[in-house]
Amino acid sequence: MVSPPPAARSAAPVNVKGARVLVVEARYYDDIADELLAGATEAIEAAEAEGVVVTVPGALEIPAAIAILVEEAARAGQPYDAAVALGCVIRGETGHYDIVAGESARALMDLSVLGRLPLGNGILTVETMEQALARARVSEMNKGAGAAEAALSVLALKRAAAAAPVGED
Ligand SMILES: Nc1c(NC[C@H](O)[C@H](O)[C@H](O)CO)[nH]c(=O)[nH]c1=O
Ligand SMILES: CC(=O)[C@@H](O)COP(=O)(O)O
Repeated sequence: MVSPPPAARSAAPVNVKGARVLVVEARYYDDIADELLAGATEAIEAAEAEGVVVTVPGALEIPAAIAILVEEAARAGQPYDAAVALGCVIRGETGHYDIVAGESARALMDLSVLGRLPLGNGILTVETMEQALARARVSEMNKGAGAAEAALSVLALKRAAAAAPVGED
């Protein structure tokens, strides 16, 4: 079995102190957004990283916002080290749910992999508001924190790999 590098095993993000983290939240449901943002913000602060929060109307706008803002920050010499997407998609009467949920997830995955960008996807895709609240609430599943911690963990792995490229003793 191939073990991941030490940083990848760490439950708590390591060596991400001072990282700049872009948080793009979709405020389609304000109460849900409040909880997701609170959880993500707490996790970023606990890692002694810096969060920059930007708001868009819906989940479909999140990937483009991240792509635009990450590129502009790099051009300005203040690059983001990681990104977190926060939102909530609740199924309605039509197939639009599949578009919003699927396309936002697909675009975020492409941004992360193709851009080598540590990115946590905290866009809830649920059937009911009750399911959304249980997953968003900091006091319950706290998925906003989970998304931030996931992004920071990949950033820690990226930084560890850059410091000691895989295969070097
Ligand atoms: N139904 C939900 C949406 N729909 C809006 C889209 O995200 C987008 O803003 C619109 O299609 C204009 O481009 N967005 C959510 O975040 N959550 C939903 O449940
Ligand atoms: C996820 C959605 O886009 C959904 O809220 C829209 O509702 P509907 O499918 O009833 O138009």
